[in-house]
Parts: sequence; C-alpha cells; structure tokens
Amino acid sequence: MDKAALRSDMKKRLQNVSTDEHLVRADCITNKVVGMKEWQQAQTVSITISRAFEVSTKALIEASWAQGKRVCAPKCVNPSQRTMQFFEITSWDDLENVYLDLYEPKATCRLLSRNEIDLIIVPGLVFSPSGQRIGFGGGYYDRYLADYHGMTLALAYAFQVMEDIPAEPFDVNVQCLVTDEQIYTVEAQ
Ligand SMILES: Nc1nc2c(c(=O)[nH]1)N(C=O)[C@@H](CNc1ccc(C(=O)N[C@@H](CCC(=O)O)C(=O)O)cc1)CN2
Ligand SMILES: Nc1ncnc2c1ncn2[C@@H]1O[C@H](COP(=O)(O)OP(=O)(O)OP(=O)(O)O)[C@@H](O)[C@H]1O
Repeated sequence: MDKAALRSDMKKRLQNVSTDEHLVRADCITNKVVGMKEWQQAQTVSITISRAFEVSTKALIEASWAQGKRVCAPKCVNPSQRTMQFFEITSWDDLENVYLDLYEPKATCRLLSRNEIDLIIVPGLVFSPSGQRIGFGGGYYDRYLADYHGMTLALAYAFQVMEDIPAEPFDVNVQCLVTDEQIYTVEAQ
C-alpha cells in the first residue's frame, strides 16, 4: 500500500475505535510515557492538541503542567508553505479552535524556538518499529524536525504499528514510539 492508502485506511480504523476503548488505550500510553526518562528529563515539551480520533494528549498536557514542565503546542503559521511554530500554553484558555477540529495557541502566546524544546511529541497515523512515520500528509512535522536536534516521541495504538512502511528522503523518524502494548526506542539517526 502507498502512503495515501495507508493514511486513509488508518484514519478509518481510528474513527471506528469506541470512546471507551480510546480512553483505556490512551490511559495505558500516558502511564508508560510518564515513567520514561525521556519524559522525566524534559523541561519543555511540545504536544499536539489531539483530535477525537487521535491518541488523547489531554492527560499528558495536564501532567506536564502538574510536574512544572513548560508546554508548547503547534500553530500553522504559513499554511501555503505548510510551516508551523510552537507557542507556550499555560492553560486550556490559551487555545482557540481555528479550523477543522484543530485547536491552536492564541496569538497572545509566546513563541518558543527549536532549541528551547527538549521533547516533541510527534503526531502520526502509521508507524514502524524503527520509528518511521506517516503523518497527516501536510509535511508540517517533517519540515520542522529537519532542523530540530532534541528528543522525539510518538504515541500510537498497537494496531498503528506496521513492519514495512514506505519512506521518502525527507521523512524524519521518531526516536521513541509508545503504544498501549510496548515502548520502542530507536537510536538517534
Ligand atoms: N492534533 C493535531 N494537531 C496538529 C497536527 C496533527 O497531526 N494533530 N498537525 C500535524 O501535522 C499539524 C496540522 N496539520 C494539518 C494537516 C493538514 C491540514 C489540511 O490542510 N487539511 C486539509 C483537509 C484535511 C481533511 O479534512 O481531512 C485541508 O484543510 O484542505 C491542516 C493541518 C499541527 N497540528
Ligand atoms: N523537509 C521538507 N522540505 C520540503 N518539503 C517537505 C519536507 N518534508 C516534507 N515535505 C513535503 O511535504 C509533503 C508531505 O510530506 P509527507 O507525506 O511525508 O507528510 P506527513 O509526514 O504525512 O505529514 P506531517 O509531517 O505533517 O505529519 C510532501 O509532498 C513533501 O514533498
């Protein structure tokens, strides 16, 4: 299957997960992440605001605030060039619904540069055990990560992990992948 087919297939599978199953599986993933040294050592973390069919990031964002970590979230700053930046959020009030069902930091939030971020939680639809990922097709994360040198980690349900997935030269792998069943760690590239 090519990237586009894998993407639409997985989006359908995720949309069919019941609310209860989402809750149980996401809870399992969150518990694993907060126990990891990559999480514990990070002072500034970048986390997406998950949409209904994605692995929920709500508990991780709240855990970050509770643990005194600085949290930032993505904002698509130039949709025609598909670039994004990360802005600090200190409460749910710092977010607004922009388009589709995406929530982004408001204009009043402070911009953080790449080198201020210790850990980026990268979203995606399909992953491989070696950290390859297929995202939502915008190329936003591949562009941002091309010039980022901190830690990366992705959250996924076990059924989102596949052995062989197509890769392109600009794809950037994640260094850790956490599912409800296991933790995969990949050597830095
Ligand atoms: N929760 C969350 N936030 C995120 C991401 C994500 O994957 N998850 N992103 C990860 O990159 C970035 C936004 N990604 C985007 C990807 C595509 C389009 C887009 O333009 N989509 C099409 C229609 C998509 C559809 O309806 O299926 C469009 O509007 O024409 C916008 C943003 C930043 N924020
Ligand atoms: N570093 C880059 N520089 C320029 N263009 C890029 C870069 N990375 C990706 N692109 C372009 O972005 C488009 C989408 O890339 P890709 O299919 O890998 O998206 P994705 O990984 O699914 O999305 P995302 O990174 O937003 O999660 C591709 O057409 C590619 O040409």
